[in-house]
Amino acid sequence: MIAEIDGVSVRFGDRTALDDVSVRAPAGTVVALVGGDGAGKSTLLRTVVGELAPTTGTVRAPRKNHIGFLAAGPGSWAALTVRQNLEFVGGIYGLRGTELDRRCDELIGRAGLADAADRTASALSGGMRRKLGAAMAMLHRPELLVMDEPSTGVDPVSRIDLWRMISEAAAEGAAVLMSTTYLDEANAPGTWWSSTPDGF
Ligand SMILES: Nc1ncnc2c1ncn2[C@@H]1O[C@H](COP(=O)(O)OP(=O)(O)OP(=O)(O)O)[C@@H](O)[C@H]1O
Repeated sequence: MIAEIDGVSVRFGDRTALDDVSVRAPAGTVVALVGGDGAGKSTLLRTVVGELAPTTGTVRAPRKNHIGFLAAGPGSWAALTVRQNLEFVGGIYGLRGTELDRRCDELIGRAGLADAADRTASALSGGMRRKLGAAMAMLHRPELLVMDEPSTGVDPVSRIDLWRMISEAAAEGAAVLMSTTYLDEANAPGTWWSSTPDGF
């Protein structure tokens, strides 16, 4: 098991954002968390990556440099081009030279961003920018890929690119833990999902 969340509760003052949640993320699998606005999806994902500490319960996950995280929001640097954003992240994780070039080309292709590779992130549509953020999160082949609503604001054609990127990361062995508001994504073959009407 790549990540195990056991009986996790998170409270902000007297507000309970998560109440006794348990989720497991096995290697090679996409686990989709479904819930309405405010259900606690972002809180759970931020707890898994170590940005928030659980009030009670335990989180077991790989060390930080084996996690890829696409947070809510743009997820890339506006002033850098698509390729520069990917190269920068690759550099942080120690990828260099042809290995880095190949990996960038591969993800630019999977994201359908070949024609936009030299455009700055600020000049991309919201959906293209989300796909770039996804590519940046998976560039270093993390054991655990955590994505907060990767497909929100992404058009139907780009959603197919995005879904292919996520499936291929799982096929390469990653455990993917993502939130989504789209039930079709949560029901895609090979995806486990987890939700209750009141959140998790
Ligand atoms: N830092 C914080 N301080 C206080 N309350 C918070 C904080 N972060 C989240 N919450 C509250 O916790 C609950 C869960 O929020 P969270 O952002 O995890 O939901 P979500 O399922 O991701 O929803 P959305 O899709 O709207 O982002 C909400 O009621 C929210 O107001």
